[in-house]
Amino acid sequence: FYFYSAPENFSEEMLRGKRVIVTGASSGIGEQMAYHLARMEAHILLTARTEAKLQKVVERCLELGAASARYVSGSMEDTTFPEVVVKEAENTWGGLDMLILNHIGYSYFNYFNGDVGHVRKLLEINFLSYVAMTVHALPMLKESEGSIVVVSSLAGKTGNPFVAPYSATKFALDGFFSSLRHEFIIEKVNVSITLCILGYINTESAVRAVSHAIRGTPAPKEECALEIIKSGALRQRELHYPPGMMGSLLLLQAIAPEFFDSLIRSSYKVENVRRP
Ligand SMILES: NC(=O)C1=CN([C@@H]2O[C@H](COP(=O)(O)OP(=O)(O)OC[C@H]3O[C@@H](n4cnc5c(N)ncnc54)[C@H](OP(=O)(O)O)[C@@H]3O)[C@@H](O)[C@H]2O)C=CC1
Ligand SMILES: C[C@H](CCC(=O)NCCS(=O)(=O)O)[C@H]1CC[C@H]2[C@@H]3C(=O)C[C@@H]4C[C@H](O)CC[C@]4(C)[C@H]3CC[C@]12C
Repeated sequence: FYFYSAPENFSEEMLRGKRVIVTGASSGIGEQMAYHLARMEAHILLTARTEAKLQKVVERCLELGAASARYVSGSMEDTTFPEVVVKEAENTWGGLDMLILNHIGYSYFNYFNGDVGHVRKLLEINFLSYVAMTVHALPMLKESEGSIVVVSSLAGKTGNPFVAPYSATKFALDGFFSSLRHEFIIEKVNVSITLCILGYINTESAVRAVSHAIRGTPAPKEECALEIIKSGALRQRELHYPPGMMGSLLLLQAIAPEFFDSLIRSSYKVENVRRP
């Protein structure tokens, strides 16, 4: 509780005038983060693949009071794209205060189908592009003593059925960024790394993918987005959202792993998941 609880000293002014990149910002949690940042009067650079959606999000951000808002569209499957996004920030602002890595590529919610190509592609989008974005942004973040926020999942801390490729990419994020955090501390690099461990959130794509097979109600994406921004601004090590159950669940996993696994399985309506 001591390590993971958030100090309650967040103020929206912390983001005023800050230069922030948000990936996966055309929908879901990323879109909501863009709107919060706009209300907080940050400078925002958004990215995703769908230009028409990004245009609308940028328009709304400007209405909400963003200091500035722009987008770059492209796919994180393209290995050259992370550098393009970071260069856009460098050319526009000459610096960067916060990098929010949030996008994910499409994956199925079902029994693992043996498609290694899909796992490889998902690793490129959900993991390697996060590493590449970080590498390109690091000089600017060191200069500003800024923050990296990595959006992950409960499925990046615990095994779950039906999400094997997705879960692998989220575990990889924890390994990479937790290791990097050590190195920053050893080398006195004052760039914070926040890993966000999220449970089920009510975004369109998540609800579409799993509502038939998961017991329990998803948490609201608006509040989730705000908690992610707060945790980054407060330079927290990890965010666990929704609060409450999550901390004790992870403790139970360490103490009684088999029992924990059976609890995980019981949260699924497995009869509603049919092999395609
Ligand atoms: N919703 C949930 O229940 C949970 C979500 N999370 C995490 O939260 C984050 C956001 O999830 P959520 O808002 O639900 O997801 P959404 O599906 O709503 O958003 C995904 C975003 O990623 C973009 N995207 C998809 N493919 C690519 C690609 N190849 N290159 C670049 N961008 C891409 C999408 O835009 P476009 O299609 O235009 O490219 C979209 O903006 C993810 O990291 C997810 O793992 C974690 C736990 C639970
Ligand atoms: C299967 C979902 C991924 C849907 C997807 O592909 N989105 C991108 C669409 S796009 O390419 O068109 O933009 C999974 C996304 C979030 C997962 C959920 C999650 O991470 C929280 C829970 C973690 C738990 O351990 C397993 C169940 C989860 C609800 C999990 C379920 C699968 C996702 C919805």
